[in-house]
Amino acid sequence: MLGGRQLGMDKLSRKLSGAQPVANYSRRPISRPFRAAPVPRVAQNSQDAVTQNGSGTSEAPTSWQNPALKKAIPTVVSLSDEAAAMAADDWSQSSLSVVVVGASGDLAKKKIFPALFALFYEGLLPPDFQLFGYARSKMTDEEFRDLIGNTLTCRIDARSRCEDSQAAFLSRCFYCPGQYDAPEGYANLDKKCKEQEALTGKMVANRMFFLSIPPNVFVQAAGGAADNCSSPTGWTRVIVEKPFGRDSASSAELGRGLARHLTEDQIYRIDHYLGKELIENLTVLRFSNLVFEPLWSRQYIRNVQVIFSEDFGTEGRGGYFDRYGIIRDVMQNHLLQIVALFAMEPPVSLDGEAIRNEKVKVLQSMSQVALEDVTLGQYRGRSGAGRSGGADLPGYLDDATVPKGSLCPTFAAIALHINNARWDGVPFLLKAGKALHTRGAEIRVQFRHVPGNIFKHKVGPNIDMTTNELVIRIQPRESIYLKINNKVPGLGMRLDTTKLDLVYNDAYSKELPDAYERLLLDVVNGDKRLFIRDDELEQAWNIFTPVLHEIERRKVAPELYPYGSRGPVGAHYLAAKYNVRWGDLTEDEI
Ligand SMILES: NC(=O)C1=CN([C@@H]2O[C@H](COP(=O)(O)OP(=O)(O)OC[C@H]3O[C@@H](n4cnc5c(N)ncnc54)[C@H](OP(=O)(O)O)[C@@H]3O)[C@@H](O)[C@H]2O)C=CC1
Ligand SMILES: O=C1O[C@H](COP(=O)(O)O)[C@@H](O)[C@H](O)[C@H]1O
Repeated sequence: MLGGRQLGMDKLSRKLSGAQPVANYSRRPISRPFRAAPVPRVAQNSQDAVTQNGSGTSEAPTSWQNPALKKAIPTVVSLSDEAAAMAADDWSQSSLSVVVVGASGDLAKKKIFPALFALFYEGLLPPDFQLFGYARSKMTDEEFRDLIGNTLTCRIDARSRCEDSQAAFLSRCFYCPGQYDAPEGYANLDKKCKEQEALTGKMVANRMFFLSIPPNVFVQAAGGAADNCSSPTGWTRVIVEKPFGRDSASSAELGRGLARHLTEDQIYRIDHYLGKELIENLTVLRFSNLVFEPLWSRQYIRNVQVIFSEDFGTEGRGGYFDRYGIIRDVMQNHLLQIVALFAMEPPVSLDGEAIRNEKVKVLQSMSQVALEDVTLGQYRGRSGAGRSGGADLPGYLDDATVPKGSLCPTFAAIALHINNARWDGVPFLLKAGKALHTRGAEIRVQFRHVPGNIFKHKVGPNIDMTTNELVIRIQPRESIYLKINNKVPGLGMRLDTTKLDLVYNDAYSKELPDAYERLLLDVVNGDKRLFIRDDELEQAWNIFTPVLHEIERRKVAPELYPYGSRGPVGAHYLAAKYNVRWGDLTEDEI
């Protein structure tokens, strides 16, 4: 077990390897000496000395600027385990090495490096932070810095010195080539980490790994990193990206594979939807406003809709997507997580475990999805319909990476049922699709009719259109609005439907952080509130696995829909079965 094997002490290894601070550590002396590296970071010349970090403090050069510093020999000190645990959480006593495994890849470039830079720029990372890239591609440190440099941008609301911060950030980046299944690669990485960590002069060196690699090498990479490159002095945390398996059995197998090398405390299963601003806000909206929580049940809510749509297809990702399909790609994780946060009972506190306990309970109350509650679709091409002047829009099957005749769904609509006192009889309708007419994600809560409504005769024949609807728009144009009936101003008594709205762009001047920024910061702080626990994952697969298997066994053919459309009509039949009308049919942009 990583950390634990080296230290040979259960409690301490839990603490140092990933758990949040826990009281009552024994005061046994640590069996392995802690290395302190009291080597000051000294400036070689004035140019070196003026590099600025995000918090505006000046920083001395790192060893790539001054190779002589690499020769420093650290001294050895001992700490009690309690002191070590405290030091690991104290940035004045600890350093942080972030290792991106799969550093040459798409996610690393698109999300991870920009997010780490944004945190660095905001001064939210420990002062002694360094970034290591690991992948099979051959690259020098300089080439790696060029690769990262091309991904960094300054925020629109960047205050100042963004370019200086970029240079300071890049000076902390190092690269180590290696195979994902080769212990010697991770041993080299460990050496490289230690060299830089020694230069910080900190007694404790924490390490955070981000496994940004294809799922077939997850376990090998986790094992290689854990067994050969875990921190000997501080905590080691490992972020794992989805997909977490294809079904219950493969997910359990992946879990067992990871558990051979890591404790559950060390594993951070990321679902980046949980890091989105409006999803973070869900608990605030529900539990800190008296006006919402009392309405949050079958008594007042008719149905809940979670809608995800993208206006682009899977072009180039067919190799991955065809093995998973839209239900596994988006529904079983992102949308189900939203439902769990939306529908859970109030947690006893904001503590990560308290929230995840409630999420597990509500997931346990859900029925397994039935095939008759599923509609599948697959987009087909359209000639002359491209955005840039009449180009063709390719169908899913036109992608060279997709197997001929694939039945893989790129669209799905499903109905979920929560069998508990709060939600009995309320359909939760989920809809997700690629290559649709628009890009967006939202939650729509449709309320019941007003009993004995004295304005019934004023609101038109379709009474369903006049019930209140709360819309939480996750992206884009993040906003929350409540559709209400209102008197049209003037003489007489005419009603129309209008909105009470909160548009984030108008209400807040600050640019919203990317989901990965929030989540990476949480890992640094050991906060697991927004990460998926193993029992949560098990429940999530339990809800979807039988129907996924049935779809595959029966070779259910998806209904074709044109690229850029609103998806297959089957979705409307599914909604109609529950007396529901999809809320996104009316254009109510704000
Ligand atoms: N990209 C995205 O937007 C999202 C990605 N994810 C998940 O994040 C992880 C990383 O995604 P992404 O960056 O797109 O992946 P990539 O396909 O870009 O792979 C990442 C790196 O892994 C190495 N690699 C690629 N294929 C293989 C292979 N068959 N065997 C071993 N190594 C391989 C390559 O590095 P090298 O050859 O240098 O070793 C590559 O640069 C995946 O688990 C993905 O499902 C999740 C959400 C969104
Ligand atoms: O995990 C995934 O999410 C993206 C959508 O993320 P967003 O933050 O851009 O909304 C989706 O495109 C991809 O297929 C899926 O793997």
